Amino acid sequence: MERVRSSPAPPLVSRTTGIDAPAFAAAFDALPAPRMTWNAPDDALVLASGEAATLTADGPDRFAEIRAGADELFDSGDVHAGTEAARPRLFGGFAFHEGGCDGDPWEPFPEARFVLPRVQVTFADNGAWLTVNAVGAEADPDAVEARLAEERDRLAGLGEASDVSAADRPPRPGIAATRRTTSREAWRESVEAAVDRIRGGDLRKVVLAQALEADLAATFPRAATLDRLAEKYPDCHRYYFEPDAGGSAFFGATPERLVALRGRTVETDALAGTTGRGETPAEDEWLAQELLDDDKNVHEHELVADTVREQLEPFAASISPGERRVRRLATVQHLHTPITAELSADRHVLELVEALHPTPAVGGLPPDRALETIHDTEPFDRGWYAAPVGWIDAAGNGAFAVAIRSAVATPRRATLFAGVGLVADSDPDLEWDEVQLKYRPILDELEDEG
Ligand SMILES: C=C(O[C@@H]1C=C(C(=O)O)C=C[C@H]1O)C(=O)O
Repeated sequence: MERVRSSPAPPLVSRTTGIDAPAFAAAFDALPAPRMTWNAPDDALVLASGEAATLTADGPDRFAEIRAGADELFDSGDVHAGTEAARPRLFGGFAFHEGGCDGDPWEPFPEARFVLPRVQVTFADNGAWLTVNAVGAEADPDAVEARLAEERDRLAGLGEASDVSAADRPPRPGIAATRRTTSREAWRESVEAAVDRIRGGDLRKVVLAQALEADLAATFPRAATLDRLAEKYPDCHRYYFEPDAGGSAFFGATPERLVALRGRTVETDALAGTTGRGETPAEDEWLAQELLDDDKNVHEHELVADTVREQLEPFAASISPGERRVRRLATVQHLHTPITAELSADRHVLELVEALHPTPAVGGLPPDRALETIHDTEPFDRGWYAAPVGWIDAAGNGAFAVAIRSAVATPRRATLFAGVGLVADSDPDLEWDEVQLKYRPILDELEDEG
């Protein structure tokens, strides 16, 4: 098994200064890859660039190894941050399956990879902040201060957010050709086989996915796509990981939070059970009510809500599930139960990530049999799709989302992923249609308007 690599070795020096907010796209283009962005409804928008330190791990201990690497890195920290949101953070994610990041398009995405960026630009409620991090030989306070001044000048030269209008953005690239990993016939057979196993009592639920490869008619406009997703999905977690220069990026806008930990307060979501959007507000309401009353969807949802509660129980002093409701997004509506908990002791967010992933919203029940079914059925590698992505800080706080409504893009190609939860009375054709709806958030940003 590969050991955690932290390169180069600690100590860590981090300095922060307030800045005038630059235009996001200009700052994105000005900062070199590797790049990362994190943009969540209750969190600051962070744009990060470069690698002060990188932690990678694989195998069954990957969560614990990343945590150990993070502790070692942050323990040595000489950190001056003006505000909490601008503190140094490690950003990254995990592969869905243990041992599962093989081949195209996943080569640049290890089973677990977290980066402490050289530069973090944080757009918070209390203003914009620039943070410069250095580890090892570069970690000299004077040198870091000098870099901070240099980066601040570079960003100041870009113009401010208010100077830029949406009309200046590059258009959507357009799609020249698409290829599916799964034909309708193959899909029908896999869904029927899964449903048979569920009816036979061998499985209770399994989530099967498909992938769709799209050749782009023009170069993938990275920053513009992120800007457009931010406007269209303000209530979703938007994420972008570009591990090497000019190469692949894994990105998306997911409605599903895996877990957020702050102190001892945990927030998570059970999100499962889906219907479409109506043409009118009245039709939307009708579909939402039908979803709330539908036995199949409520069962599919409750398996997730119950499991999330059970998985949190060993850690929690109290768990407070909210009321089941409908979450309305641009192309679909979901059943949603927000869940909060108070921990009985201090924990690292990665302990909770490990306990919760994969929830039956993206895996199934019982977990081992569901994962085996997914592995044996899907003709492609999930890579980081449907897996935890997010950040961790020195205190062990952090926020993770479930990386659905996502794609891997290279300059001229994108591979999209979408899946559906199957239970005893799932219908292959309806589930096919649901997959197509779940491609929409990303597909809409790739197809040209005309
Ligand atoms: C697996 C996906 O979505 C998940 C499956 C859902 C369902 O089957 O109803 C709903 C939300 C997500 O938990 C996806 O979008 O790819």
